[in-house]
Amino acid sequence: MKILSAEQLSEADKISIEKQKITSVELMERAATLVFNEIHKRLQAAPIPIKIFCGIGNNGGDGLVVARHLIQHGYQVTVFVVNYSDKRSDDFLSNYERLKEITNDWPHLIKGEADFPMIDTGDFLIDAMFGIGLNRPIEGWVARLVNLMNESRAFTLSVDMPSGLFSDKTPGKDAAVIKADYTLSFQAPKLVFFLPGTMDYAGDLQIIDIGLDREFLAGVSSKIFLTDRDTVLALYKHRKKNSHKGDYGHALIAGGSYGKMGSVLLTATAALRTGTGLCSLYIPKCGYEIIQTGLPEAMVITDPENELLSDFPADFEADVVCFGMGAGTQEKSVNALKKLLESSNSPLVIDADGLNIISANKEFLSMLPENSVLTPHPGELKRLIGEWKDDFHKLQLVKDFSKKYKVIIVLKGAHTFTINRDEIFINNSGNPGMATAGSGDVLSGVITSLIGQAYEPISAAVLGVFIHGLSGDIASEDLGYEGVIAGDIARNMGRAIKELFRSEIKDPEY
Ligand SMILES: NC(=O)C1=CN([C@@H]2O[C@H](COP(=O)(O)OP(=O)(O)OC[C@H]3O[C@@H](n4cnc5c(N)ncnc54)[C@H](O)[C@@H]3O)[C@@H](O)[C@H]2O)[C@@H](O)CC1
Ligand SMILES: Nc1ncnc2c1ncn2[C@@H]1O[C@H](COP(=O)(O)OP(=O)(O)O)[C@@H](O)[C@H]1O
Ligand SMILES: [K+]
Repeated sequence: MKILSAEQLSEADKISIEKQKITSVELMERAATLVFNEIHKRLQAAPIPIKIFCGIGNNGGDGLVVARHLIQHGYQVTVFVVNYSDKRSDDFLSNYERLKEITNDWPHLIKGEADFPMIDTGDFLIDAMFGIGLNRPIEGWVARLVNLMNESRAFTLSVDMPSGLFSDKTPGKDAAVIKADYTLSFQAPKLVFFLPGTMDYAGDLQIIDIGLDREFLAGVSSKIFLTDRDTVLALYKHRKKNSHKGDYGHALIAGGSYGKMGSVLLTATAALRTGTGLCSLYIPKCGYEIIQTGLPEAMVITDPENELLSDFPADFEADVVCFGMGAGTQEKSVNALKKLLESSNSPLVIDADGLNIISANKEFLSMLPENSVLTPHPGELKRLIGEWKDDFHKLQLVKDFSKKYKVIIVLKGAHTFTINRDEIFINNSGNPGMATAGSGDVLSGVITSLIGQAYEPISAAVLGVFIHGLSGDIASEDLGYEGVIAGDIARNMGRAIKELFRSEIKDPEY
């Protein structure tokens, strides 16, 4: 699914109005009625005091339409017009008139602090002050109203965008932004809903299809995508009946050190559970029995050293090599990675200490084969590319890095971002149960396995991140968030792939 900018969404509105031969006020009625339907479905006519805060633009217009429907369905509604300017939009005005026709309780005008209502924790707040039209930070008494709403701790539902949140930039440090519990957003998800610095403002997210022109949406260009089930199904390669283990790749996983052999064990388990034909590990001697006992399906080659890696087997032919988990960053391990980069022609996946070694030895970057996959968490990324000012700056730095070194970056997080040159693929599967030691090692194994099975590295990264999250979702359904450990994510990989084909399963929630 494409992620669109505010400009593209406004353009989609305009084109839809023309092509569908409707007025903008009819489109507003359609969109806001869908918002009302969702609210009505959840509240089931409950006698909860509803306070709707409407701006004076089209987001406010949406709020007035929602208010009208709620009143007509017998809800206890108070409407406030947050009168931050006198330039009311036409569609706001026409809905203002329609609202006045159906109720004697006319909207309350807020022109300053003296007009602020009391807000109780038990109120249901609807935030329809600003949508994608926000073009500067909220200031003055409107900012104080936003803070009052946030401090009330009342359940808050935002229409289209939490007010104060820009669709394409990070709010300033003390910016006034509604902290919504739920956001019903129109037509396409906005990038800020997935970035670590802004995702919390939206709360639970639901995208409502308001029927904008399909042709425009299909044709509009975007370099940012939300990975959905259709995307990954299109990437998936079916196994042939007439095949053998040699058709599914030989993955070599190099890493581990004394006290950290579990990391490679997890990576290899995940690689095998994701279908690699053969899996070998290159580890220090002390791990030999651990791996042969813990994972009999894997083959083991040992380094001359007992407790850490110091070398790499130059003549080993693998379809893919994964380097780094548990490896440490000592001089000898640096040497091991150097040897790998000098001697191997295999596609590479670099994780954990592999990344830390590269950060400390930047000359290694130019030795990476084209389309190597690097899987940093934010700490590892910082060591690799330096500090960033905010999430947008970070994305720009990662795109520049990806272009300069011709590599694919899988930036792990609650929403993992896979960045390939200018393109960004945002993942939406997974859950907080995956914030547990070793779940990143599992992800490296999944991506490695897929590359070995002849997936293009970018497809392996996007598909791998998605099914890794899905496996975490399956594990947490059974065990609860706290109960999930990385091994569960590795063990459920096969179930996750099967799950892709269950047509009754919807896309995971945002
Ligand atoms: N036909 C359409 O265009 C549709 C628009 N819809 C709604 O319209 C919204 C966009 O509406 P608008 O473009 O009117 O914009 P908004 O309603 O988001 O904002 C209103 C106006 O406030 C002004 N403004 C921006 N930042 C401000 C600030 N910090 N302080 C004071 N004033 C500020 C701007 O001039 C802006 O146009 C969408 O988010 C969505 O809710 C929906 O009804 C769907 C259809
Ligand atoms: N809150 C979360 N929601 C979804 N996925 C998460 C969450 N927290 C962590 N993850 C996933 O778990 C993995 C953690 O990787 P990483 O930080 O490298 O852990 P480790 O180093 O312990 O293996 C990543 O794939 C990340 O996307
Ligand atoms: K809003």
